[in-house]
Amino acid sequence: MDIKSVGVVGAGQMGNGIAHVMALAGYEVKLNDISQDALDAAMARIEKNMARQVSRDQISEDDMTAALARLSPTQDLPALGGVDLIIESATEREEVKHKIFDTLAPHLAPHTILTSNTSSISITRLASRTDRPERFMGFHFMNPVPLMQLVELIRGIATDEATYKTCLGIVERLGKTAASSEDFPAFIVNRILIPMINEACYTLYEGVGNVASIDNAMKLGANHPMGPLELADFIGLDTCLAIMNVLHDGLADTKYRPCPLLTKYVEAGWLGRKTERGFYDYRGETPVPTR
Ligand SMILES: CC(=O)CC(=O)SCCNC(=O)CCNC(=O)[C@H](O)C(C)(C)COP(=O)(O)OP(=O)(O)OC[C@H]1O[C@@H](n2cnc3c(N)ncnc32)[C@H](O)[C@@H]1OP(=O)(O)O
Ligand SMILES: NC(=O)C1=CN([C@@H]2O[C@H](COP(=O)(O)OP(=O)(O)OC[C@H]3O[C@@H](n4cnc5c(N)ncnc54)[C@H](OP(=O)(O)O)[C@@H]3O)[C@@H](O)[C@H]2O)C=CC1
Repeated sequence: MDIKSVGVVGAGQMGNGIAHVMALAGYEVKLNDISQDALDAAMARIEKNMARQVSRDQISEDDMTAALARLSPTQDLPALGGVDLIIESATEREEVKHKIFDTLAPHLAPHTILTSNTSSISITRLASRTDRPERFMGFHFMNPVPLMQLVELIRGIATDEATYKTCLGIVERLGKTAASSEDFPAFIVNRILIPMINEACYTLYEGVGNVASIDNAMKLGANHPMGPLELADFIGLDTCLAIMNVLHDGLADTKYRPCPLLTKYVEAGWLGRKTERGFYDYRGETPVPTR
């Protein structure tokens, strides 16, 4: 199927990145959020990130101007109904995602493909609540979207081949690489990555190392571009905890129990970079470890 228009639901750090790469690749993009502040912040962030790409000669001024003209922010979710493809990228809470698909349902064109950028939640379960499980997929980008090469494609039990091929074609047009994952909790990347981050939280909780020593150890000792606690702050501690809970519930194995210290940070509202405090405090000029 030829996709020309895309609706992105949720204008947080992932939604703005997805809208950014889709608009640069030539798709007409409607970006939706419940909050006007989030939409304004997303548009400002997209402009800043594209300007950085222009300054590094990765795209031209004309590419940027054309891409920005293809982007329309809106608080009106039903206005996304007529697009060819929806990518839901709202908060990692299953009830939020169900509500979005329920609200969209009466407004969707018959041909519209539904996808979710969920990090962990069952695609089969999300799809089963819609009127089109055969045209529903997991379309999982990595953060930061404009820089990361991988997209995981996750087929639910009912997803048809045409839908998979259409999504694969989009990944190729974006110049990214697809990895196919079966639909089990947290798929491939997060099944491996988030338990490692959770283990770094236990390492901190048990006093084996402090924030700086744990991050430095993994950067210098394992050549990771970011330490696990810095990466947790970058992803969002609420999202990390939500993924651990999906793994714990979905695989029913105590090895996935979320670290109580991670839970405490989320309860404090210290969610990482997006709230300016997490394992580091970002309110000053340079990040300062909070432990
Ligand atoms: C949770 C999930 O479901 C799945 C996931 O995504 S897991 C997370 C996967 N991502 C990772 O593991 C990322 C690990 N980190 C890295 O690879 C690197 O540190 C990085 C690619 C993020 C940055 O590399 P770098 O060489 O420092 O990039 P650099 O060009 O100096 O840019 C640094 C900054 O720009 C951002 N950035 C740069 N270009 C960008 C662009 N075009 N668009 C968006 N952000 C951009 C970086 O994130 C960083 O942010 P701020 O300065 O605004 O705080
Ligand atoms: N962070 C990461 O590294 C990655 C995250 N993901 C997944 O992407 C999705 C989004 O994550 P991320 O961007 O980090 O989260 P953010 O918290 O940055 O953004 C989520 C956005 O969704 C908005 N939102 C909440 N409810 C609705 C709704 N009903 N309709 C429209 N918008 C809504 C939020 O608004 P408000 O703030 O007002 O609630 C917020 O602006 C999640 O499913 C996550 O698991 C996937 C890959 C990587």
